[in-house]
Amino acid sequence: MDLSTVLAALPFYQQDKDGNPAITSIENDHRLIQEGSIFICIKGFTFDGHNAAEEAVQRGAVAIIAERQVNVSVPVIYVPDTKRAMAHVAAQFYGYPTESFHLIGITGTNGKTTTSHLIEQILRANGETTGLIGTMYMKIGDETIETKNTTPESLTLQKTFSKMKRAHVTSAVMEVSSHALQEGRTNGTAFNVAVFTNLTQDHLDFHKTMEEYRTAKGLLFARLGNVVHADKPAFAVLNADDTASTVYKSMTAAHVVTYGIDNKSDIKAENIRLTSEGTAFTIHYPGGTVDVQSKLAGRFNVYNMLAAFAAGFVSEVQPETIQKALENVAGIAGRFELVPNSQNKSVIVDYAHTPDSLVNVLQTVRPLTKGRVIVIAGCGGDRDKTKRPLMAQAACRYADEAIFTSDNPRGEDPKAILADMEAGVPNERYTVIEDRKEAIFKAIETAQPGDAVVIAGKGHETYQIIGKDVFHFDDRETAKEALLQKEGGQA
Ligand SMILES: CC(=O)N[C@H]1[C@@H](OP(=O)(O)OP(=O)(O)OC[C@H]2O[C@@H](n3ccc(=O)[nH]c3=O)[C@H](O)[C@@H]2O)O[C@H](CO)[C@@H](O)[C@@H]1O[C@H](C)C(=O)N[C@@H](C)C(=O)N[C@H](CCC(=O)O)C(=O)O
Ligand SMILES: Nc1ncnc2c1ncn2[C@@H]1O[C@H](COP(=O)(O)OP(=O)(O)OP(=O)(O)O)[C@@H](O)[C@H]1O
Ligand SMILES: N[C@H](CCC[C@H](N)C(=O)O)C(=O)O
Ligand SMILES: [Mg+2]
Repeated sequence: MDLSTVLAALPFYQQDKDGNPAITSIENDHRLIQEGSIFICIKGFTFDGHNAAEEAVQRGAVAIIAERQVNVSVPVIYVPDTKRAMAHVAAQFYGYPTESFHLIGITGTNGKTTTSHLIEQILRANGETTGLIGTMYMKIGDETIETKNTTPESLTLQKTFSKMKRAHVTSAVMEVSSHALQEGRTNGTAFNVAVFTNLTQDHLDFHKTMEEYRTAKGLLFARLGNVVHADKPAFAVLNADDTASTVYKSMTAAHVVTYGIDNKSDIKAENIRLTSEGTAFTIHYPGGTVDVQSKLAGRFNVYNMLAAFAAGFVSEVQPETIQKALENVAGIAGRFELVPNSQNKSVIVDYAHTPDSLVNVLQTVRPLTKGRVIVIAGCGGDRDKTKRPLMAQAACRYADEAIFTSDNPRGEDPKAILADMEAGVPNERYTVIEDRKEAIFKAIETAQPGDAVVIAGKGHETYQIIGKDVFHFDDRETAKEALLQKEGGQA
């Protein structure tokens, strides 16, 4: 593809020098430039790509897209906003790949990763070749690709979609974070179905107010299905029990399908039974009912399964196929994941890192536990500080014993993060153990048979970020180690 064809995706741009070189790749990281690349200069939070333009040219860049003046020998294309331009240019370069397969996007504070995995299984049960993009990884069929963000920036997205297209993916599912929507990472991506899980507090460092946060998530619905073709409809799948859905309904032109437990909805769960084996419930959908017996614990997972059912249903998967797929899911890594042991202790690793998810997981554990519930909770550094006291309150209120520890302190002093947590519970009893490994060992050592230990916050993560250092750390491994020590070698 030549430069002018790539640039056809951008209106009114200015090119400072003539030239129409052949383009081999588009990059926004100058370290990845090869001969024939276009380099897009992005001013980020820590690095300004404009400062690397010259080096990019030395490495083989044949054109630069920039917001401000750069002095290089190759054509420079000036645009007002390079991040915005990147989404259009990437979609053009990769040939608008999302138009080639069915794409389901999921937004919401909690439950995106869980629901996306449920949907992946539903699509597979329907015989589809699947793609998945989210917090844990990107997947094309069975191949997994590492990822840094829940929703990568537009260039990585379009490149991945293009790989999916080449791998003959027929249906894909992805988590769409509020950061991504606000920054336009999914501009150039065509969704057929958009799913909303729920809206509770998180990310107020980035969005500032809950209203702004809600609006950012709403962009997924607002950008969906303005022209709804009868043969290729678009659907907004909304949670009837969450008030934000009313706003999203008003924002979208797509067909709306609701799911829920309490309020009137198109897809509704009834007769819910929560047991130590999982959940059992009946789903009523337009035209019938199915009974589901799932290994996933907790009422919140009934919501995730309803959302997944609805997404499958509007994607024309048979209800019985959806039911079987849901029943076959044994669990999602790091989400209510049990660490097996012979000490009759329920050791649960869970990714709850918001006040609402912590309440949910503890409320789920409580009735399933004969003895005491011990929780280990911490809060990430360089992230929403206002959720810290609320998470501490959830821990003290819904567990019998709370241990506050470090999550990923990142650039903050771990003690300052813990102090923010403590400020939320001036009159409660809790223990502070800054070192996460020590905290896990202490909880498991203290736990008696019949007790539950909930290790919250890091779920599937296999690292801990302290300062700029990334150490190997896995709550599940550490819990196993602690259990082994307690047993004198036998977990
Ligand atoms: C705060 C934030 O959103 N940061 C994102 C941002 O990083 P940044 O602005 O610091 O980037 P930067 O390092 O300054 O680099 C700027 C540009 O220079 C380029 N560069 C950089 C270095 C270099 O030597 N040469 C070079 O060319 C980079 O490729 C980039 O294009 O751009 C990066 C590349 O796209 C992202 O990976 C990074 O996400 C970081 C890891 C992050 O933690 N983001 C969080 C806040 C986030 O986005 N979370 C959401 C929601 C999570 C959820 O709720 O599930 C998510 O979708 O992940
Ligand atoms: N529907 C739900 N409602 C409330 N809490 C939930 C729900 N589903 C999961 N959770 C809780 O939230 C945690 C994170 O779940 P999950 O990873 O599926 O969410 P996510 O939206 O992908 O999170 P992230 O934004 O970090 O990617 C779980 O470990 C569980 O404690
Ligand atoms: N997607 C979430 C992950 C939080 C995980 C938690 N372990 C932390 O580091 O705060 C976020 O970016 O807020
Ligand atoms: Mg996720």
